[in-house]
Amino acid sequence: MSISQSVIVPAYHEKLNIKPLTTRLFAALGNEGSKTTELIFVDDNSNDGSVEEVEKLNNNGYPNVRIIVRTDERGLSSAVLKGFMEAKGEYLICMDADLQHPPESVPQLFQSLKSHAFVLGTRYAPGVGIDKDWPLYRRVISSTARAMAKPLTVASDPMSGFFGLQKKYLTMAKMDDINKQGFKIALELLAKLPLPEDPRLAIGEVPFQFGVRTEGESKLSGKVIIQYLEQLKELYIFKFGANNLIIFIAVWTILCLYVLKKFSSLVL
Ligand SMILES: Nc1nc2c(ncn2[C@@H]2O[C@H](COP(=O)(O)OP(=O)(O)O[C@H]3O[C@H](CO)[C@@H](O)[C@H](O)[C@@H]3O)[C@@H](O)[C@H]2O)c(=O)[nH]1
Ligand SMILES: [Mg+2]
Repeated sequence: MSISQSVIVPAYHEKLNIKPLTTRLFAALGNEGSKTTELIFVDDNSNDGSVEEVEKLNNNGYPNVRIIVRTDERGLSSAVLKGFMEAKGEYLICMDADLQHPPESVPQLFQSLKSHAFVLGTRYAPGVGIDKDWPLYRRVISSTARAMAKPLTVASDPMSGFFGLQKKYLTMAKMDDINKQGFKIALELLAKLPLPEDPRLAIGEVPFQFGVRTEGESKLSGKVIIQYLEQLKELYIFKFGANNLIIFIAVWTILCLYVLKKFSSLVL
């Protein structure tokens, strides 16, 4: 059976998460889904035994898993784009390696992709949310980043790294226009891809419970935050025009003050 669905996982020093992610994902896909779905890890030369781990899985009943090792580039967003370009499937899902995104939700995302150009796993919907053990400082960073992206997309959780799209929309985009820096590739694609104007066809949202990492460490750094601010500036200019940088700064300031006010009312 030919591959119609691809799951792309950016991975850096994630050896311990490779096996549980693979076994849980293919269990969730079931017999039929497992034959038509490939799983691609895009690793940036971690040299931690991830390649051997994938080989072991190949020899133990998981032929549709592979790993791409990059030696010439580093970074989450560019790794995701590399995986998308190499994918054989028409339906593409991106998820983290560290199991903060439940593999059990992947079939639902694929299902939603059959009727939407883009699908987003969202933590902001009734009945779902973020694990209580996710640190407070990460919640503040995430809420601030989300508020700053509000004018750019109608999606409820553009900070999510759990998302997918139909490949044809990627091939319609001008790849040179896509910012490959940083972590926020979903926001970048939501803002720049030529998605259908009809919102019922453009974005599907699938609620999911955001977990905490149990193996390995987060790679979020000060540099990634700076890259996000640069990306935001570029996206505001892309959407509202170069002459509106002042508006960008004003909106940015208002949103920061709003989030700070909300935050202080929570803790004070
Ligand atoms: N290939 C590659 N993968 C990377 C790199 N940096 C991070 N990754 C991979 O990208 C995934 C997310 O990285 P984490 O380090 O776990 O990020 P996080 O801080 O938990 O942030 C996540 O949560 C955010 C939502 O709050 C998401 O926005 C973000 O995309 C990411 O999913 C993991 O699978 C990690 O191995 C890199 O330089 N290269
Ligand atoms: Mg993580």
